[in-house]
Amino acid sequence: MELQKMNGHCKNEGFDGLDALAEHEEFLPHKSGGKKEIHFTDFEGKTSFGMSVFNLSNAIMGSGILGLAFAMSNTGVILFIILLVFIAILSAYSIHLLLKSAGVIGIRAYEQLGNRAFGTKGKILAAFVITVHNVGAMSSYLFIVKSELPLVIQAFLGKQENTGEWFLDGNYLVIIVSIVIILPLALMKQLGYLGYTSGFSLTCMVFFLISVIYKKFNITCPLEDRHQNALPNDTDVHSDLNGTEHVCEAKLFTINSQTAYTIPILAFAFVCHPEVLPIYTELRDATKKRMQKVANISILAMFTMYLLTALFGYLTFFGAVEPELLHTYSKVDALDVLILCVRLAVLVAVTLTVPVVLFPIRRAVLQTIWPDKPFHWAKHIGIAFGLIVIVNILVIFVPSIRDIFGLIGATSAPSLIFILPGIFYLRIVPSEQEPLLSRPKIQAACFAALGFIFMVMSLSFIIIDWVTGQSRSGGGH
Ligand SMILES: NC(=O)C[C@H](N)C(=O)O
Repeated sequence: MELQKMNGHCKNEGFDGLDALAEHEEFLPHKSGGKKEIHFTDFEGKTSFGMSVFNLSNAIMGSGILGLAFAMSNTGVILFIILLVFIAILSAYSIHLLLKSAGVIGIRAYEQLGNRAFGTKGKILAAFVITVHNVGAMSSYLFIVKSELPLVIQAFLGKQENTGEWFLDGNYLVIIVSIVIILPLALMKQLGYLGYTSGFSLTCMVFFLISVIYKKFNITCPLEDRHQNALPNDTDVHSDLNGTEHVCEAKLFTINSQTAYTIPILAFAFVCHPEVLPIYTELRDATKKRMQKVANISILAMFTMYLLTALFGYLTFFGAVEPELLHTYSKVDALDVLILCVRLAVLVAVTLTVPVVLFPIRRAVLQTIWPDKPFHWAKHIGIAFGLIVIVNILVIFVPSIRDIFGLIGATSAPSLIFILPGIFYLRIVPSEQEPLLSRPKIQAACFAALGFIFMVMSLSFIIIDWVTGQSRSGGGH
């Protein structure tokens, strides 16, 4: 999932130190003007091409996959595919901008690009956006705990329904999991082996995808208790009145009040950009071209997984699919063993990911507020504790994971994918190399502007949706 985790080993084995060096930027021989793309930095990467693809795929894959079927139900199959292709291509282009900017001076972290482009302000801006994004990602992971753990406990107790005891209440369970598992892990000085478990979450999501495909042929639509439990999306409410068969029809194009969440959900699902430069640094024989290939293959692979999950998830539940796909299966059979296994796997994966996502936030906070200060336990513990409390409060009060995907996907995700790479590129690539009116720079400027338009549009639509109050028909919990 959100894989700062991939570079766990970078972080653990002195990456912080290297980062501190990068602060001063002097550790790199400036290779400006050199035509040949030799080593990206003086740091010899050791990770193979295949492993880098795996790491970057892990960085892309996360809770976002659970929201895609919902997105498809609000756009229709064709429009969804068009948007998915569009965001995937733009995401790859954004990586091209990051790599090219980084190549100019050999930077190895997203924040450092900000520093290079706009000085301390740029660094703080990048750190801030990454912090907001990771807090959002942590919230989405804990939200999955809130919605799935009660179902797992319920299944172990053999209950078909939630009978309301405290141990079946997601809010209590989130707090317990945070105190018992996440906090101790977050207090470790280094992530250690946890940084290496990244492959586990990707495996879980492959397992999830296979189950989604299998279940499509196993579950008949309409669901029997659909009316009590899973409200269809609002357009379907109307067609539902004319007969249930409309609910079980795949729409090719559709637009409703929930369509506003589509681009944010897709943008969220493709964010991996803060991880690109560390992976680049670690890549063996690192050249920009080689790293772009790593990025393109990873994006293509995750694109395929996303498309299949969305398609089969949607074709299972049609209009009744919820913002968090896995949760929708509880409407069929709460005791289903396959789904129980998927739930457990996804739960373990997301729970272990939370501390991994927390580490970079803490690092960003520490570097921004107390740069150049040595390690201090009180700060280390205090920040972790504070972050976990904030995320818990968010998760308890947020009614649906859709709101997390929507807000984060409409603000920090377009900033990380479009706006920041675009403007960093404009500032970092010297005008002797590319004048401001050259095609690449104009493209980069349009790209940043596009991100800004996405952001304003998505935010406005989401706020309108909240204000008009129709949103709850989207299947919040
Ligand atoms: N890396 C992230 O920020 C989110 C990730 N793309 C996800 O789908 O969860």
